[in-house]
Amino acid sequence: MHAINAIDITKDYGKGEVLHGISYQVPAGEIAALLGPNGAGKTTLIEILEGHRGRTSGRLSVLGLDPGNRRDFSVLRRRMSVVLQQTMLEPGMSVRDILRRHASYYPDPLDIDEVLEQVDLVEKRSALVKSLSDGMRRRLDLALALTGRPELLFLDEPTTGLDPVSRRRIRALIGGLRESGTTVVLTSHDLTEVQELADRVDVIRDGAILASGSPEDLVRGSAASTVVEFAAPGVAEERLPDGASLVNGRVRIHTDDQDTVVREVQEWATRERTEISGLTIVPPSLDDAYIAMLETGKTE
Ligand SMILES: Nc1ncnc2c1ncn2[C@@H]1O[C@H](COP(=O)(O)OP(=O)(O)OP(=O)(O)O)[C@@H](O)[C@H]1O
Repeated sequence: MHAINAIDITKDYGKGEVLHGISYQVPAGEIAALLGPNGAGKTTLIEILEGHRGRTSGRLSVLGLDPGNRRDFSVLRRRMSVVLQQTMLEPGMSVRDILRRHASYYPDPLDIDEVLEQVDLVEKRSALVKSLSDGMRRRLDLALALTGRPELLFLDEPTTGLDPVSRRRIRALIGGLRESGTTVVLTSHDLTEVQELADRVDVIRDGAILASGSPEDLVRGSAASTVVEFAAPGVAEERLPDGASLVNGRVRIHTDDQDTVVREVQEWATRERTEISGLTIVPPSLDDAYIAMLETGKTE
């Protein structure tokens, strides 16, 4: 079952198409990340999926409903949540009161104490919104989004600007949503976060999907390479193995075949009577794959 099934979506704001027939699916219960450079069309697509923007053409089903239809949209608003990077909350209200008021909008809200526990804000239940740190505010935004037990959650850059501890907490919370069967659509420029959280990734460029798959698939299919590095003190640049370069005093080789390279490096070291140490093999990350993908315009 797809939580989102978009087929051939186009959007023209009046000056030419900015989405060129995008087909985009998210299976129910998965965490999906949407990536792409500035101006690629992510916000436009997400707003169309959320029902906050109309499409020019194409078919769209979100939780079995059409967000472009007014009646469906009013039902969907109760079944999904959107967490933007910045939200307006009354600074003089307490965390508890704001959650209590929000819960009253839903027929079957989560228990407020349960939500506070989930976002680790129990101790701040009586605190005023204006006294919260950015990280706590972000967790309160999430708490509000979770209160109505959404089946679908849109998260825009959920951890940008947070300290490492808050970031880890929020990531754990998002990852934990999988257990409750919530479908999550995430936009983030933090590809470590995407690699950690997302079941599937879609990359948009120039209003079209450039690549789709699991983070592992995208890394595997990309032109990004593994980096083999080691120290070989005193070695002259002209004596380096084929394809190697010296970077910050270490020998670096990019390869798709690490086993062969490691064997060749050992043979080279014996031949050159050079001692090598600190050998590291770093596989490409989603970050590397994404950059390679945008540079070459394709995944292979
Ligand atoms: N309200 C609007 N009216 C006219 N054109 C728009 C509007 N919103 C976006 N666009 C255009 O649509 C294209 C896609 O923009 P969009 O904001 O969807 O990209 P994005 O991938 O979300 O970018 P970013 O990462 O910078 O937020 C851009 O060319 C942009 O100028």
